[in-house]
Amino acid sequence: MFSLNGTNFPNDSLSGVSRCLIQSRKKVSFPMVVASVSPNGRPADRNVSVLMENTLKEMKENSPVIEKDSKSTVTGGVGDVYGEDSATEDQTITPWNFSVASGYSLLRNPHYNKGLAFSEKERDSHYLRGLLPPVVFNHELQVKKLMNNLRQYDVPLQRYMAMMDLQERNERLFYKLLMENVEELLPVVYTPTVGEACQKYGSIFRRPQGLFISLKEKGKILEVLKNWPEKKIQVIVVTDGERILGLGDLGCQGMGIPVGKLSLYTALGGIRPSSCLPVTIDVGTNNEKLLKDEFYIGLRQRRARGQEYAELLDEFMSAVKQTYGEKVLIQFEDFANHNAFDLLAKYGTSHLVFNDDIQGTASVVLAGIMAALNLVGGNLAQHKFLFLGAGEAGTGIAELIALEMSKQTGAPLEETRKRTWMVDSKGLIVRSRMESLQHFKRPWAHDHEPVKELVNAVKLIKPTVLIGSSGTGKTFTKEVVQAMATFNKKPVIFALSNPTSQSECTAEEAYTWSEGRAIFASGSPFAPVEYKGKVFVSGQGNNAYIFPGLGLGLIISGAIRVHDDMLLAASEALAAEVSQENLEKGLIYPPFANIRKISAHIAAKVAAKAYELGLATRLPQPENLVTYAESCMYSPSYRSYR
Ligand SMILES: O=C([O-])CC(=O)C(=O)O
Ligand SMILES: [Mg+2]
Repeated sequence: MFSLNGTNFPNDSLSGVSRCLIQSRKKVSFPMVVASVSPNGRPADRNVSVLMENTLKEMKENSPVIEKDSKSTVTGGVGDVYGEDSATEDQTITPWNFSVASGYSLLRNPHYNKGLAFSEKERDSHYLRGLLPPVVFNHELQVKKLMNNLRQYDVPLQRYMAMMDLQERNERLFYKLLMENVEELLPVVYTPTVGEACQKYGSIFRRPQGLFISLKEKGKILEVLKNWPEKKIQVIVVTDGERILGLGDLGCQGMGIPVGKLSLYTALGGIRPSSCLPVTIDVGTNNEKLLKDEFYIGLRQRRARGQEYAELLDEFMSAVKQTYGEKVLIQFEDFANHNAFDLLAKYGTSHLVFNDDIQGTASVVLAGIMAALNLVGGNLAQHKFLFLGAGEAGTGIAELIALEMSKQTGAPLEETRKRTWMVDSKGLIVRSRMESLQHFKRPWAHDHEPVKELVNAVKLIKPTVLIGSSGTGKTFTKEVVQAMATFNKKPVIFALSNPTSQSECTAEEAYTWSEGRAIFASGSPFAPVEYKGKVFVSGQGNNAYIFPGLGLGLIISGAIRVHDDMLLAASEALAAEVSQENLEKGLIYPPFANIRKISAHIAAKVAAKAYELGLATRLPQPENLVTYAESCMYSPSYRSYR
């Protein structure tokens, strides 16, 4: 290991060294080391470390001093010591850097490859001559070309595969494309298409993405983490694949979800791709179809439960903390109810953990409700909520609503919870069912006679807000929506289950059955609907609005724990981004096109809360948290090498 400007470079994996300079538009240039790594990671050339050291010595002596004016000073993201991914567009400097390869290997390194965008000069100095056709494209033309290509695919899964190939080929192009076409491409890399991709993951599997930790790795998880090429991890999204969206147990094929969520962390929240780690814990699957599928990629056994499961998870959680420290954010995603609540409770006090399905969904729905109040009137405590589905999303949302209500009115939680009713697969959750209820449902068992059907519960409870979080599609029938519309001038309806096939109703159904009066949002996107000559645009009440900004806020403040007040802060920040113009169209969420700005605002509010609660470790607190959050966001602009 040797050190340069405070960064440690391993010298045991270098097989050759070439130098290049990174050029800024301001003509401040820095030497950069581009070193190639041999396929087996061992030095191919015994003289390499000597050469490396000499080169570095020479570079140290010759390197210019960074100008100190505010424009050229590298701001840097958190942990991005040299500002490599800084969002500051007016400087394209990548100072001291350690990367891999030149020539052919450079073209195959997705972090550094620019494809046809390598300049003539770069082609000369990086041994790329002849490896590329003569034309030089700029980044914009590459984006245009790829969008043209993508639009020619009729099958959504083909688009997904094309996007994954691009991510594996040219990371900066992938993110530029996604960021600039977020509304069009979100349904490709995320819900609904990612659901289908997970279902067919074995068949479409080409290159592994993320880290697979199965029961086979028990006792070796620390070593497995060391196999991952990046060392400075800031966010992990982990699933055990037991409840992938509303599609059920997809076992190891759930990997598509952590991969997709993390690409949104980068595209929507500006977290550097190199600091994101997708993980799938494979303890088997109870999906008989997959167990019989010859192309299934996971462990061919039924799910481990109880102690065996708990031990593997515990080893993982300890190994992560030991490897990446106290401040790595671990997002639990798509675990089944019976594990999700327990894991969150167990690790919430020792790790920086967050369950997206419980907490992220809660925060996004509360934001939507806050925005909807501008349309329907009244304050939160004057509304009545009925849920179909009392799992992670349902009870998570209900609890956050009760918490916010309690903050607003000063009433105790036990009281504010009474504004919410829940229907599960056995009917309305009432006190007489208490004994047989799972613990997370119990706070929602109120005094009422038993009611079996949702439609009857709607008629009897008369909620102002109806929320579907059951993972089961087509459950908001015409009768249910019409009932909502009989006693509400503007019924608020959320059909949150994903992907689209599991949505409780479609946007079209919500608007037509309510005669154009519903305020509607769904977990997966729906196209605008025309009803009686008016166009209705529905919002996407998906946790993708929240987790990228929340994660950014936690990272920039160096938070060590997630607190419910941070979720409330995130909801308020998101609701504040809904404009009058959005509301006039019936939209209770701002357009995703503005998501980077929204994420910066959410991050700032979350970070401010972390400082207020004494949970932040990055001191002193930056003066303007929005500006600071923005300055920490990854930019996919190409850097120039020379
Ligand atoms: O992934 C999504 O679209 C939202 C989510 O967390 C889920 O449905 O489990
Ligand atoms: Mg989820």
